Amino acid sequence: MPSLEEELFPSTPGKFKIDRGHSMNRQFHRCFASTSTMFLWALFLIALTVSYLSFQSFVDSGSRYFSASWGGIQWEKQVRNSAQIHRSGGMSVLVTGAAGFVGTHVSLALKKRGDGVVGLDNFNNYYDPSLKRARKSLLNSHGVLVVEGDLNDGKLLAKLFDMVAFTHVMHLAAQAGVRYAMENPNSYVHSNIAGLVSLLEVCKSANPQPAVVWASSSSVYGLNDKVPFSEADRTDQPASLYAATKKAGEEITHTYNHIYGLSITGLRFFTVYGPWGRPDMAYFSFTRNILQGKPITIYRGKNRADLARDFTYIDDIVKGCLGSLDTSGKSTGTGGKKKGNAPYRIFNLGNTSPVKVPVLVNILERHLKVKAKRNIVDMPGNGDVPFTHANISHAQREFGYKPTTDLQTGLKKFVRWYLSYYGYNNRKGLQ
Ligand SMILES: O=C(O)[C@H]1O[C@H](OP(=O)(O)OP(=O)(O)OC[C@H]2O[C@@H](n3ccc(=O)[nH]c3=O)[C@H](O)[C@@H]2O)[C@H](O)[C@@H](O)[C@H]1O
Repeated sequence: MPSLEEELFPSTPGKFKIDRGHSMNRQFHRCFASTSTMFLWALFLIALTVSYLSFQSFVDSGSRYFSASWGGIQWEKQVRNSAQIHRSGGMSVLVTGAAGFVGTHVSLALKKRGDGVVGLDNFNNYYDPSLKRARKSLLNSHGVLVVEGDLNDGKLLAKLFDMVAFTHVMHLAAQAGVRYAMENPNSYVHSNIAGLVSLLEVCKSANPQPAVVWASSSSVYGLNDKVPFSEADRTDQPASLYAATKKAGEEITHTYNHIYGLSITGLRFFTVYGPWGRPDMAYFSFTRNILQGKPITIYRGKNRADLARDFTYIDDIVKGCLGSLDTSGKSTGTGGKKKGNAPYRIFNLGNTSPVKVPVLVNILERHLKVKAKRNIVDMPGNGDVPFTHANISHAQREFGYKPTTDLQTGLKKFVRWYLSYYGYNNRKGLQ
């Protein structure tokens, strides 16, 4: 007779002895054998289902980027209308990342002065996509179409270039954010490396080739401690994957300039802020938390030193972008072949006066008329650098770049926008 234990757990390894010669045991063995076969089949089916589901999710994640609906006569008409130039000597510009913070402002500025603008954006959910949709509506109301699609969709890019002879590309689409790179490293490779190459491939084959102006970042200076940061300083010590992908972008664009004659201008933006800004950035999330009575975390550097940034107001950045487009010089290639040397330029676009993060908080408190609940912590090893400070003399010489908005003034404009956009204006005490 099997023990109670054997009856309860007949297939427990080591418990069931097949050489007992007992018919009951043999029956049990057959039963065990068929159970284990069924078990193996079940395992096989589960494995099949799992691989099918992961394949589906792979397809889905791909189509998340490529799900855009584009094409058709009506759509083509909208693209051509948006690209129409309304001033003599004007340009037609493809603005990537047009529903982003800088992209929206640059697109509006170009449109307002009579240039043709077609926007492209993948509307990903790195931060609240409803803000991107609101920016898109703003652009639409000014006659700028934002095509929904991803940089890695080469067919869409080729179609856009087939329809419009873009003179310039203002490439602002990117996976931004220094600290998020530790959470989602692949998104940086997808947008800042693969997406960039996909775009450059189409640019180099276009006839005529456009001039390309694109957003690099002050973060490429990484651990450089020579201040202020000049374009010729070391950029081989990035502190974050974000910085590394931007630095890689500078090298990648250089090869397209060298091999195919594309005119390239890389702009190293220094912590850009302002109305319609990015909710993931400190000034924006601090404002949200202060208004909601929630604490804010302020990072502190080595030896309790405050961190500082060369915060740069969006209108100054827009002037820098337009100045770069206007002076970009032409690409030289045709049919994917270089016909001569084309410009390769890099510019710092900063404010030239760094401000410590706690001082930024003081200014916000004054504008919001609410005290912040400060939680001061040592800077975690998350890719942040202790300070940034731009030397802008190169951009000044080349196109008269001169920032004019200090942090106090710029944050006032941001707060005014924030209160209005999020409906605080009717609430008492926040005017
Ligand atoms: O110039 C750039 O190349 C980059 O600028 C921006 O990065 P950063 O300069 O890091 O801006 P941002 O996040 O606003 O943090 C500002 C300060 O607040 C500190 N900080 C931040 C968050 C927080 O909770 N607490 C805090 O103290 C933080 O330690 C830092 O000292 C862009 O996001 C980035 O996409 C890129 O364009």
